[in-house]
Amino acid sequence: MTTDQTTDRNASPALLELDDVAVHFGGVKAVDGVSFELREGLIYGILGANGSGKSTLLGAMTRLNPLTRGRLQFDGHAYENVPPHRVAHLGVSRTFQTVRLIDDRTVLDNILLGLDTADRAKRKHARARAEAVMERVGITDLARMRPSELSYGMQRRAEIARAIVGTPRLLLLDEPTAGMNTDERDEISDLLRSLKDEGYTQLLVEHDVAMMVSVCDYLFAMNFGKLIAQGLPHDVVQDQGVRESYLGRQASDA
Ligand SMILES: Nc1ncnc2c1ncn2[C@@H]1O[C@H](COP(=O)(O)OP(=O)(O)OP(=O)(O)O)[C@@H](O)[C@H]1O
Repeated sequence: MTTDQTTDRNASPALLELDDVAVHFGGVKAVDGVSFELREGLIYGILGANGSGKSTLLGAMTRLNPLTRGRLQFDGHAYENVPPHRVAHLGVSRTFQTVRLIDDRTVLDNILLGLDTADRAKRKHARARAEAVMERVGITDLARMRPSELSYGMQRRAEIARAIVGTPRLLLLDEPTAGMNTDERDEISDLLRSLKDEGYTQLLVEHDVAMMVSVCDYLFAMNFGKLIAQGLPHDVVQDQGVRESYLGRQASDA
């Protein structure tokens, strides 16, 4: 049961642990003392207003944003001193808020960037894996195209393919449905659920609250760099502080 896995701290060891993580940019406390644990096989989400520190937190977890303080553990091993380019080797992979595909390479080559192609045998293996992943996310027919020739939704799929091609144990997805229509959002939701069924632990940042409630097993809410609530999705979206700091603002922006 989701409830047991997400709320029973003894259910399984944490895959990732943040302890008092802070990222300050000068006087801006983008992330300020966040602690939480992620367990294997679940989909987690982070809700929060613009500027509340969600992307910076993902950057801290992938070591792109230097920590002002705090500790990171992945699979029981501290990694706050691991350089960013080694984090993928640990098994942590990320997509970005804006599409970051390289346009003078084909979709297939973009996806291969996530793999070791140093020799012929590795290239063959990498290619087979990339093709399997493209089929998995529904972009097989687009392999030879340039990213700019793809619809926005397909570009996002290509990014997810690039993120999963190395079989990460934790997938961090920054606004994977931003700019999509309802049908595309539903398709991405289905894709993320099916990736969960294949064992991918995921942490999503998204502004689509309905999608977050339907896809995530457990939610965190941030405001001004701090966690203000966490728990089962329906409980978090009912939380008074979350409603005041985020959901109320969304309703008045609509
Ligand atoms: N490189 C940086 N230098 C200085 N300030 C930054 C930097 N990156 C982020 N910030 C600031 O840190 C705060 C948190 O930003 P962040 O992008 O993490 O928020 P967010 O919750 O992801 O917002 P959004 O939903 O708009 O993407 C903001 O005040 C932002 O302006």
